[in-house]
Amino acid sequence: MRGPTLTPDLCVIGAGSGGLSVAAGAARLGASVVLIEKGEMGGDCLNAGCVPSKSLLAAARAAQDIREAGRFGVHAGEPAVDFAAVMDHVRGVIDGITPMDSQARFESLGVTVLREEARFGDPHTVLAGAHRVRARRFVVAAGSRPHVPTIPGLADSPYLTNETVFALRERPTHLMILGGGPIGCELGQAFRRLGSRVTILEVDRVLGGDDPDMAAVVRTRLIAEGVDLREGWRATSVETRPDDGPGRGAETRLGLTAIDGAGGVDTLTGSHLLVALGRRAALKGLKLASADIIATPQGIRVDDRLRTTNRRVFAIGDVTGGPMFTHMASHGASVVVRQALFRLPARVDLGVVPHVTYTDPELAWVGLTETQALARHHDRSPRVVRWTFAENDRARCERRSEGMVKVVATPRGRVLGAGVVGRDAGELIQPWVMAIRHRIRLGALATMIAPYPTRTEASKRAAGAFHEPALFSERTRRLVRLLSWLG
Ligand SMILES: Cc1cc2nc3c(=O)[nH]c(=O)nc-3n(C[C@H](O)[C@H](O)[C@H](O)COP(=O)(O)OP(=O)(O)OC[C@H]3O[C@@H](n4cnc5c(N)ncnc54)[C@H](O)[C@@H]3O)c2cc1C
Ligand SMILES: NC(=O)c1ccc[n+]([C@@H]2O[C@H](COP(=O)([O-])OP(=O)(O)OC[C@H]3O[C@@H](n4cnc5c(N)ncnc54)[C@H](O)[C@@H]3O)[C@@H](O)[C@H]2O)c1
Repeated sequence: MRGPTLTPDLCVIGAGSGGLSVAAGAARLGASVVLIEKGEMGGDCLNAGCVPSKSLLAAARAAQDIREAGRFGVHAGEPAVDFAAVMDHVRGVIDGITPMDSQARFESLGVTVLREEARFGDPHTVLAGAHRVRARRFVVAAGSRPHVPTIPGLADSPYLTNETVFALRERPTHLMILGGGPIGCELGQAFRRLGSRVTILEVDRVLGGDDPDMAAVVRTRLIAEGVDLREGWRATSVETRPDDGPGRGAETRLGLTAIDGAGGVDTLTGSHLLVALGRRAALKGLKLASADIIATPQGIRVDDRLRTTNRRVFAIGDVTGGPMFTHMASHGASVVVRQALFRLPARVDLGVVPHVTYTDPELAWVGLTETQALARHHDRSPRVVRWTFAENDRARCERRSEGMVKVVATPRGRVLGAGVVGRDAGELIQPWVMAIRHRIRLGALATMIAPYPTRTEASKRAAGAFHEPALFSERTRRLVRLLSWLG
């Protein structure tokens, strides 16, 4: 039996990073909101993404700091890792954040929360269980799911994805990871530091979406820590031998083919297999076509105002197939709230969306890469400057001086893109986001006072390096001599 028809200002599908931000923002601004969630409140970021992965990485870093303490003259030896306790820590962090994203909190903000699967009935209506929702505006924030390609034998094997890996209670002896993107590298390093043997299989090169100079720093570190990187290999078959007796745990065997064209083949056997081969928009079951919303397998088609092909419906976050980050979903939420509630023509600005891979060292980038800048601004010959942490006193004090700041700018010093690879790069990228967003030139960044000794000084020095050739040129030296001669 159908329940009453709800007629809110806004109906939001999905209570993850994007949907929760829209619902909270709109409700606090006085709009009536219906929020529909079929799974856990908080979505991927809280339950199977950012929060558990960064919690696991924090535990892994603690283990590695103990392992490496000898360089300070502090000897602790190999740390004893209680894997189940590590996973309790991960669960505890999720549980600590859960109340912020809970149904109770959203109801206390005045939001009507329906714990149902939503689907479109027609261009004006969403159906959820017994409910029919006819809202003034709809926002689809249904997120994404792990992409699991068709590899012979994979479907019949007990593979892990981000949705299951954080439920492990026993440490994998040998974790094989398909994919060397952010998920593969972050989790690969975490498990390695916690004591697993780890092999990452990558068809291309690890962190291939990132600037090669920056990715190379992370790559070197992963190898130094004992992660086995197999770049240029593709898994072509999967076989599993079940756990068949004491001391003989389950085993997964991968058939591998080299992609260099030489036809090389190999096999790899491990205790666990993690699939980290990208993500796909979660479109299944939404019945978008019945609301005239066009989507491709990559995601719901939206314009730069996040409007779908149905003028009543916006889409934000991973479901659009755009950059898949929590801060992007939240940014999308603010763009939608401004339009839906204030009727302001807000737009997304992809040029100022930073991304960070939380390996150690971290890799952060914002704006155009060197290659993109050369392609787009070839007429203005972009310039590149770097400053390495080897020349940074704080990094030397901490004996972690790998990495650099890299900046791509116009010849007049306008920042087109910038990146940091090194400890805490995710914190250090923010001035560069501001520089691009507010068109702060390198000259201004070079004159900021940076506290000593901090890693931030590397950003100031990179900005300063841009003007150095002109500053220390023969022309300037002649000017100084002239002024000194004039008295
Ligand atoms: C391992 C991992 C680590 C990550 N780390 C980071 C990080 O460090 N930093 C970062 O910025 N990003 C990170 N991400 C990406 C980040 O998690 C996502 O970009 C973000 O969660 C997207 O938010 P969203 O609102 O679009 O989708 P989600 O958070 O996935 O929320 C979508 C919600 O919609 C619900 N839903 C779907 N269909 C329906 C339906 N028909 N009816 C009702 N409900 C529905 C789902 O159940 C889900 O709860 C990580 C991702 C992974 C997998
Ligand atoms: N720190 C963060 O912000 C963070 C962390 C994790 C995930 N995420 C988000 O989640 C998304 C998905 O991450 P991901 O790492 O799963 O995907 P990804 O698409 O970024 O990387 C997948 C990798 O798998 C490789 N690959 C593809 N097919 C292959 C095959 N058959 N064999 C071997 N390698 C193959 C690709 O070359 C690529 O390097 C990210 O793009 C990002 O948006 C963000």
